[in-house]
Amino acid sequence: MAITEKDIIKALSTVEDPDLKKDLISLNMVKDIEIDGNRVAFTVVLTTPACPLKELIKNNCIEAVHKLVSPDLELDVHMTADVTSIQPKGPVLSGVKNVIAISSGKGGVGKSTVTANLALALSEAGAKVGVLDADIYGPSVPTMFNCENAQPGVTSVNGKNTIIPIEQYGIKLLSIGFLAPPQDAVVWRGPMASSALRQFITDTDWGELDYLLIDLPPGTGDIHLSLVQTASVTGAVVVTTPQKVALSDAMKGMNMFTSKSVNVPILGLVENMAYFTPAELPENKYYIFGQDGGKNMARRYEVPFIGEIPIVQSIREGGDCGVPVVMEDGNPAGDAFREIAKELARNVAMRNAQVASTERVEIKTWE
Ligand SMILES: Nc1ncnc2c1ncn2[C@@H]1O[C@H](COP(=O)(O)OP(=O)(O)OP(=O)(O)O)[C@@H](O)[C@H]1O
Repeated sequence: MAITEKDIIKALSTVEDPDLKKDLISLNMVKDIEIDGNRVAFTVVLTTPACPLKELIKNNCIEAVHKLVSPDLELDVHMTADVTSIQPKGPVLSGVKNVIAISSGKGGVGKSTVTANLALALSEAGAKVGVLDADIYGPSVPTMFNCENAQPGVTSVNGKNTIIPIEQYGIKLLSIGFLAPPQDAVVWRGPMASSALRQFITDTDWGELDYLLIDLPPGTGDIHLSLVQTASVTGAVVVTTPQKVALSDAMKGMNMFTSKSVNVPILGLVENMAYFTPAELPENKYYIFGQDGGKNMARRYEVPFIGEIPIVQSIREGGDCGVPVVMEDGNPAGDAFREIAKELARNVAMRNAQVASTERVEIKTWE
C-alpha cells in the first residue's frame, strides 16, 4: 500500500522534543513532507540552531518512521531552526527575538570574555546575534572584537536619527566604548550612561536578531535598572568565579533579577576560571579560586548551571588580540564555550515555551 503523509505524521507524533516534553507534530515542528515512492523527505524546525539535541531528535525521527511506517523507506531528514520568541510586540527592539543580559556580581570574573565567545558560538551555529556592551566601567567589546576605532553609523528613519551598529565577525555590535575613548569613560557614569543605553535600545536599527546579548557592568546599578525599564529581557546569565567573594556578589545580582519587581528569570550560571591545567601536566587540575563554588550555588538557588571554563592562556590572549578563542580552530577552550552556548539556547527555548514574557519595569517616581 502506498505511504501517505498521514502515515508519516502519525509516526512523528510519537517523537518528543525532550526539553519541551511534547511531540514534534503538536509543536508544529515538522514541515514540507514529500513522498516519492520509497523516498520520504521532511524538515524538522528546531527552536534554535544551537540545539544540543539535534542529532538525538533526528535519529528518533528516523527510528519512528522506520518502525511505524516501513523499515525500507529511504529518509531525508532536513534539520533547520526558527528561534522562538515571546518578546512583546512594539517599537522597542522589534526585530529582536531574545534579549539576554550577561551579568556578574564582581568585576573581572570574565563576563565580557563569556559574552564575546557565546555570541560567536551562537553565530557559528547559525543564529543571528548582536552584542550591546553596556559596561561603562570597562567597555571591552571593541578590544575583544578588534574594532576599537570603529564608529557606528547614523541614518534618518522617519525623520528620527537611528544608530546603525557596526558589524564584526558576523555579529552586530554597539558599545559605550565607541562613543568615548577609554580615558573618558569615567564621565559616562550616571544618567549619561543610562541615557546612552536607552538610545542603544530604542534608537538603534538592530535588524532581525535571534539573540541580543547585553554585557552589563559588574554589580547592580543604574544601568541594570535602565535596561529592565527599557527592554523586555528574556533572561539573565550570571558569570562568576568559584571564589567566595565572587559568589556572594553573584548572589546579589541574581536576587536583583529574580526580585518581584524586576522578575527576569536566570537562564544559567557560568563558572569561569573554574580550574587551571598546565599544558605540560594535562591530567592535573588546580582549583585556584576554589572548587565547584558556582555549581554548588546554582544547586542551592535552583538555577541552571550551564558550564565551566578553565583558566587558559589562549582565552586571555584571544580577548587581548581581538580574536576570541571560539574562532581558533581546534582549541578545546572554544568547545567549552560552544557547549555553554548550546545550553543557553536550550534554556531560552524552554523559557519561551513555559514562562510569560518579562514585563518592562515601570519607572516609579515619588509624588
Ligand atoms: N577563562 C579564562 N582564562 C584566562 N583568562 C581569562 C579567562 N576569562 C577571562 N580572562 C581574562 O581575565 C580578564 C578579565 O576578563 P573580562 O574583561 O572578560 O572580565 P569582566 O568580568 O568583563 O570584567 P569587568 O569587570 O571589567 O567588566 C581579561 O584579561 C580576560 O582575557
